[in-house]
Amino acid sequence: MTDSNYTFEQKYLDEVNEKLDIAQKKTEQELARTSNDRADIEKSWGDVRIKTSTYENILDTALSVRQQQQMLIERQNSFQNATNRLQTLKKLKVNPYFARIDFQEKGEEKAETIYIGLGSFSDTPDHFLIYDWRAPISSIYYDGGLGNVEYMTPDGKQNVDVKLKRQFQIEDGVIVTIFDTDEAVGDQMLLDALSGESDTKMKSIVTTIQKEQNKIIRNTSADLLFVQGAAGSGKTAAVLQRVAYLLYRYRGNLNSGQVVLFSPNQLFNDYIDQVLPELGEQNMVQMTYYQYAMRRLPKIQVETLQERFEEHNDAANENITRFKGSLAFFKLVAKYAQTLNKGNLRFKDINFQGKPFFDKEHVAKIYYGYNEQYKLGQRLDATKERLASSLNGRIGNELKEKWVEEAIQNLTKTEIDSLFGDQPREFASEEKEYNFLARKIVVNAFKPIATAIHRNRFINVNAQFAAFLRSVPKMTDLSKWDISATDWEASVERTVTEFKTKQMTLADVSTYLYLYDLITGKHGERDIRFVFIDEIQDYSAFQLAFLKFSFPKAKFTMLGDLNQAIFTKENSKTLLHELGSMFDPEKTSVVQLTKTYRSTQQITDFSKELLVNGEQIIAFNRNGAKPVLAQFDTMAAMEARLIKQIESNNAAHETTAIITKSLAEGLAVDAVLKAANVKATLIRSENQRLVPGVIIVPSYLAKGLEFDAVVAWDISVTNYPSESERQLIYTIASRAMHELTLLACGPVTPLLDRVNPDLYEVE
Ligand SMILES: Nc1ncnc2c1ncn2[C@@H]1O[C@H](COP(=O)(O)OP(=O)(O)OP(=O)(O)O)[C@@H](O)[C@H]1O
Repeated sequence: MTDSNYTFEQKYLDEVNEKLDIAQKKTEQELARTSNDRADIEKSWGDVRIKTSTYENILDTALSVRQQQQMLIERQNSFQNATNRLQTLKKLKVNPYFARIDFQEKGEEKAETIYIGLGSFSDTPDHFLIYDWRAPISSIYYDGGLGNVEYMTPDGKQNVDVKLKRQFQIEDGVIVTIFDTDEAVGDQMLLDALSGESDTKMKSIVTTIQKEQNKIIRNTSADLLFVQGAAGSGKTAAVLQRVAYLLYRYRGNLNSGQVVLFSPNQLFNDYIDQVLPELGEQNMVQMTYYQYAMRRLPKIQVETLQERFEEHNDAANENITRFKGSLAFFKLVAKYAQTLNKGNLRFKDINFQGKPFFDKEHVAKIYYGYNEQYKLGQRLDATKERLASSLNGRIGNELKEKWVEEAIQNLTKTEIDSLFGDQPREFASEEKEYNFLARKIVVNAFKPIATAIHRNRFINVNAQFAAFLRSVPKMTDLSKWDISATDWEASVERTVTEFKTKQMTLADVSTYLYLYDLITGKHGERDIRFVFIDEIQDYSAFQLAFLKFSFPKAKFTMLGDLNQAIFTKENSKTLLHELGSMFDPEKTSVVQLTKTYRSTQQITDFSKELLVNGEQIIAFNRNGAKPVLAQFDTMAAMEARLIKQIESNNAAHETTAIITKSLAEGLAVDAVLKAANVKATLIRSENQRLVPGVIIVPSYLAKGLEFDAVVAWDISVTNYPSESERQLIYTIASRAMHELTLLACGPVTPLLDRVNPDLYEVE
């Protein structure tokens, strides 16, 4: 790079920085002014006199309140805008831009120059000194090299001739490096980004987004965007950029509360929660499927990740789980719900003072009294309305009951005062006064009944759920799923028994909620516009269909790696097929990411050979040491080797994760390290926080995370005996960025047999 280029770019940078300073000062002044104005308006509320003596007065007061409110809202908006602007300016001051593009549009005489950064900045309305990375034109930075490049604008495709692509690294207002490239995003820049040490928090990839990733980020047409990508191919990174992109693209019409991300575990939420703020956006709603289910059924203990991972199913149960997770089963629930329009809905009495107030036969009569055209939801609403008005009607009858009389006699003075409230206490007769108090008491006492009606408590959902499960053999041919009638019956009884102690498997929870929603005619959360599901290979088709049903207005982005299916294992292959039938093929886009960025070439080459179909995974060319396999005869020797490894990683300032298969093993390693005075944190559950330093984590919680160095704990044949653990061991190995150590006590797992011995060192 010539010196004159540096001088030119530094001069431009100085100018931009100067203008950023001016804009920042101006915005700060504006902010001070609007907050003063706001304080003034708030103070002037005192001047709004509430006058209620005449109708005109009331109107006057209302108008002046309205005006005052309007002014406050306007001030609030300009305050918010100024605050946002200031935030962007401050961000830009630290790092104004990372790229420059020179391009010529067709028919234009001169080439244009634009600079791309985290946000846009203009000194006059049409003069942009920096373009937001999400602006349509910025796409050419990510999509191609020099020459003819196509990009999408809201009005359709555009072509430009790109003359120059320049990347910058800027520190403290000084241009540190300039790098001209003819590729999409230069490998050198990517290499720099990837060589750093990892953090407990994921960072944004805005400066080095790859072309394939850009497709994911900017897709707005698909109802289902499905991303299949190898471990470390940047699915999660790209999708977070996508959220930021969507919030920008639909600004004014979309807020972060309308975007939901389903993540594999709570730790992962912790890991990614800085990316959007770094990009100047607020975090979307993040939850796990488990939390989503729990939120709706707070009294039920839903099986945890650990229980799910450690349960050992026999073949019969495997088949039942497979069936319950299928789309066929999802459709069966809907079919069953349809039949409830004709009869068989289970009701419960609504009790009052220990006796049925509305008995179930009465409720059933109302419910099935409506004609056949009624849908389940309408039937329920009409029933509720009838019950509520019948409840109202019964207030009068109740006034003379003995319990009411007694209640009135036992009222204290304060209770009486509170019942009267602001009501003038002049009654024409004692009876009228009695009636007034009695009515209040009865209405209060009836409140639980009103709530029970409102909350559909007259429907016995639990019994209905059991009835559905029992009727399954009559509705479908279970032998197609290799399930015998007796096995099914036994599983239903198990579910019912567990349910009595308020426990449920995740599969059953989904069925239960879906059935409930169908009966109540719930139409899902229509406010949610985008739903992201990460690690979809661990979902069943049922769960995905249920999420689609629950967010009927949302566009879906699903990310997954079928090679990391550690819960659904082989079933994940059928998942794709089932997914295909859920969305309109015309509105489905599939993006495949094969290049993997997380690990060094050596680690990727090793990990991919663990897989049976790992060939299509391409390592990014970044070098490091080969993975090391060390095998020991005793636990003590393996433990000593672990401690040595941790010490050397700590000395090199690398974050280390010891990934054990189960929690029990994690506890054992934790005890060993404690005894040896080695600092480490054991992650026991998905609800724990991620912390810096050495961590010990069971395999099923390591999903989606990454570490400088990984120690795969005890990959012996005893621990990983069978093919079904292949994807698990791949998931563990692919968490490592720079260094991978595999330890085993006793013979090593045969899962390593297919790996070329040249790809790792044996100690
Ligand atoms: N374009 C990019 N520029 C810089 N870093 C990138 C890029 N793409 C991915 N990375 C980095 O690669 C690592 C892996 O990315 P990410 O976690 O998104 O992968 P993933 O596909 O979700 O992996 P997994 O399936 O294992 O969870 C992260 O550190 C991420 O920051």
